[in-house]
Amino acid sequence: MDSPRILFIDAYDSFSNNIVSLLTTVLDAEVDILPIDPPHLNPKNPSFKDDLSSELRRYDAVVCGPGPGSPGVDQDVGLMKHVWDLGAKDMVPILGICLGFQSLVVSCGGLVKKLRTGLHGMIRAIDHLNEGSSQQDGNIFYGVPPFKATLYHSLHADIGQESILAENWTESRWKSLAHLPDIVPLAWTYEDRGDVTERILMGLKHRRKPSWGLQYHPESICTESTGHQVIRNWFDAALRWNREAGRKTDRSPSQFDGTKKMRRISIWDIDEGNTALKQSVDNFRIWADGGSQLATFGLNANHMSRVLNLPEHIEVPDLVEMIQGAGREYIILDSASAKAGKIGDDVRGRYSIIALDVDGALKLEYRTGNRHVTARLSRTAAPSPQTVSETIKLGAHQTIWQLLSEFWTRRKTQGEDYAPTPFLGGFMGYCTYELGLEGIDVKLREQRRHERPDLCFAWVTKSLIVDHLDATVRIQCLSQSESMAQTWLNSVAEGLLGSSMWSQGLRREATQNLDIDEPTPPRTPTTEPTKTQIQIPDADEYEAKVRLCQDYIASGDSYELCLTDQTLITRPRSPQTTDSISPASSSSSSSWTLYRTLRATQPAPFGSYLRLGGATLISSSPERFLEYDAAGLCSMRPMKGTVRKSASSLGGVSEGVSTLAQAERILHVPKEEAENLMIVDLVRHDLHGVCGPGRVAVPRLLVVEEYASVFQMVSVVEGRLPLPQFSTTTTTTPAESSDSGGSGERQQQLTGLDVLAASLPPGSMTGAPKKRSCEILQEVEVGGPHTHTRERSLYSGVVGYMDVTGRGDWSVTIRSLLRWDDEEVVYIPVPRNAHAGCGDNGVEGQDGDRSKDENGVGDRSGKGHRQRQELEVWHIGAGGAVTALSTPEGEREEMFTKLKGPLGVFERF
Ligand SMILES: C=C(O[C@@H]1C=C(C(=O)O)C=C[C@H]1O)C(=O)O
Ligand SMILES: NC(=O)CC[C@H](N)C(=O)O
Repeated sequence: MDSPRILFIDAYDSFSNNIVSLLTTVLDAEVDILPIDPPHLNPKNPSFKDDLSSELRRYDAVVCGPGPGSPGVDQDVGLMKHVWDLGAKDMVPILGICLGFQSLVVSCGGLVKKLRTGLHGMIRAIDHLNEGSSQQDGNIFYGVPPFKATLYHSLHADIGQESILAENWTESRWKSLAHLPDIVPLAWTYEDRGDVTERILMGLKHRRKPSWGLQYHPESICTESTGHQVIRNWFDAALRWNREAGRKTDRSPSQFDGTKKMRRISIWDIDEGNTALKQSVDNFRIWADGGSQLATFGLNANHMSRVLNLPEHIEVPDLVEMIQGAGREYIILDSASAKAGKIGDDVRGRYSIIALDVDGALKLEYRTGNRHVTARLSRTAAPSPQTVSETIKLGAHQTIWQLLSEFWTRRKTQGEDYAPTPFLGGFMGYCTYELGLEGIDVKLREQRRHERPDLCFAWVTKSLIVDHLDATVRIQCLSQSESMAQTWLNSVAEGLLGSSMWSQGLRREATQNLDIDEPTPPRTPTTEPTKTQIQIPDADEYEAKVRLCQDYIASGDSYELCLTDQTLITRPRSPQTTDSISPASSSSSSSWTLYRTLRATQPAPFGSYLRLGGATLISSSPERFLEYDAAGLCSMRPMKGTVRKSASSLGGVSEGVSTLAQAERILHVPKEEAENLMIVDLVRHDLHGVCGPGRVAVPRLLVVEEYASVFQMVSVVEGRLPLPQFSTTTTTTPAESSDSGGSGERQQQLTGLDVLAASLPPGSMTGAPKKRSCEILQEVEVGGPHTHTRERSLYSGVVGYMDVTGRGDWSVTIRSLLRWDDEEVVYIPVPRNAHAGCGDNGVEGQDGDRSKDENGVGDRSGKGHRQRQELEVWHIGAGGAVTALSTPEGEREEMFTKLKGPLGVFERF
């Protein structure tokens, strides 16, 4: 017998896929997803009602899901509004969840009002009608033992419950109120607000129609599984109603293509079907088969390596200084915390990866909105360095991710077990927050005034892997020629072994004796233009933004908003940063020194130093975003809940804590747990979207971990990618064409790139639901007279790798410093007679305007005495999750806490 079919109507929520997974696994049903606003079902079309009815006829039942906004706003509920009132012959069993529930309440004539305070991520006991009324009455709570459920709402149903006297409540709570005879209450919860107890309707059935509703979220990881019985009862009741009403489902295919299976996020799923895919593949193939030096870069390579024991005193940056010399681009993924021994046995800190000869690596760059990808290769060899670039057009419906996947597929290795090394060679690079916004269809508010890439991946063929546990360094390369590889490995090994730093530990160490436990508060800006100027976020303005976020939350538009702001550091440009840096000869102001300082003051498992695609990023991120292995096991590690370590406080506002036990006491409170839980459920949704129903688990929930300067609450969510599936499309990807032998079947192998594409921007940096929250953040973060900058850029994006075997590891870019080469500021007016104080790069009396920054920092045309000065601008983003329970002061303080570490490095010079 065919599985029963359910249609899930999705209001762009970040928990939708979890509900689909629950329905699929608990009911053994096939679930299709339809967005609330499919173009083919527009309520304005004359045939809308018929079209909707014929679409719904194909299903045994319908579920209207949760979502941002309010049931009274047409755009927020879209189709949902119309399903409750179908005529007798079109009637279908429906379950409304949260926003869907509220929509049902409104359709019955009930009111939906704001709660005193939103209850997002709160876990509450459900008081439900589990006796006295049988299943035959449509009581879907019948026989369900007591259970607790997660709530995610700001609005709630007002059916007149507050008019019931306390002494009558026990008896009357299951009775319909006279003015709303169709609403039969089935479940409640109670919120103690001090002066009163709010009675919050949690479940209902319609007296006459096969409609039910749940205000709580049955799919949340923290809703007890006992509660799943309610879903089973609902479906039994739905099928019974179908039988009794003689309703038959129409099993013919939909006339529309708007309905999708859940596993819809694969980068290979293309709305327009095969023609578009063919078109896209051809575009890439034309380039890839063209045989250019760029298109053939790194093909047919084998892995070779040589391992050396690493002397105790050698650190990751030392290795770079020993062999890297002067390069222009660098990628170092530095588990600085491993060496610092700060965090104990932390496996995430086991390896560091140093890409070598990044200048000579092929780069793929993409900028959001563009329909092409740029491949770039620099040749540093004599007679003169040159950069060659080629443009690869994206096909009509192709994304950057498909192109990356095809590029990778042509270079992937087969089946060897390289377990001891996390990375053999492959993609390394970054994605910006704005790339993620494009992926979830959030428009940028402002026109961009720069040409920076949003994704820059280098195909790294030469690298060093430092194993901090075994104290070894592996020199490795991917090469077509064994003899050339051998020569190269030996020359690097000799270079290291022969270095005096290796044998004697001789090095200039500018940052060795830093006092790493005592960060100082941020400085107020100085007015002296020739010195480092620091513009920190305005505290009052930040608090006002927190309140604004809370207004959005109170009105149901978001459950949690990760508000951030940026600090700008403008300072004389370091001479090295213009064209090249030379770690060995770095001046005290170079980015290299900043990196060395940050890794010493704030060692983190996901530290990094990147100079790539015009960006310089120095990060001390503690947060893993996504890790995956070649067999398709994906693991995400959302982090929410931060408490400062050590007793020193920022401006005396609060004390930090020094032990894990103290941090646990502070973080295991409803507000912090709710923040984390919301992101856990969001990340489950993201992973479900690629891995499919029933393939996601949460092995670690709300665990407090210790880092160099903070304690963080962390959860781990794992998903397993499905095995390759055969589909009956007529096209093949280049790498698969040979396997499928023209049979017309295409093997869709999902990889970590599918997961990455489907889950950016990181949920811990957006809040939930992701799309609406990002739209709100676009409004809130740029508002205010003191706002310095518009884009989050690399901050809130990810940095990491995916190697030739298919393994990847990406961290969330936070606790970091970022500058762009093109954000230079020239000509700052200085007061007459002021001392330049900027070393050797002030040149008086020249004119011209090379100011290209987007922040207006350098656009000053003061008259009179002017000092030519080249400045560089560093950005530090910091923020935190705002919820209904946040306080503006608490959020401001949290933002400054996170800012403190990275900002501290500028205060040392
Ligand atoms: C926003 C930042 O951090 C994020 C927010 C956190 C929180 O709200 O507790 C914790 C880690 C990050 O996901 C930041 O570091 O700037
Ligand atoms: N999770 C939801 O569906 C929330 C519904 C609605 N936006 C509220 O906040 O009450």
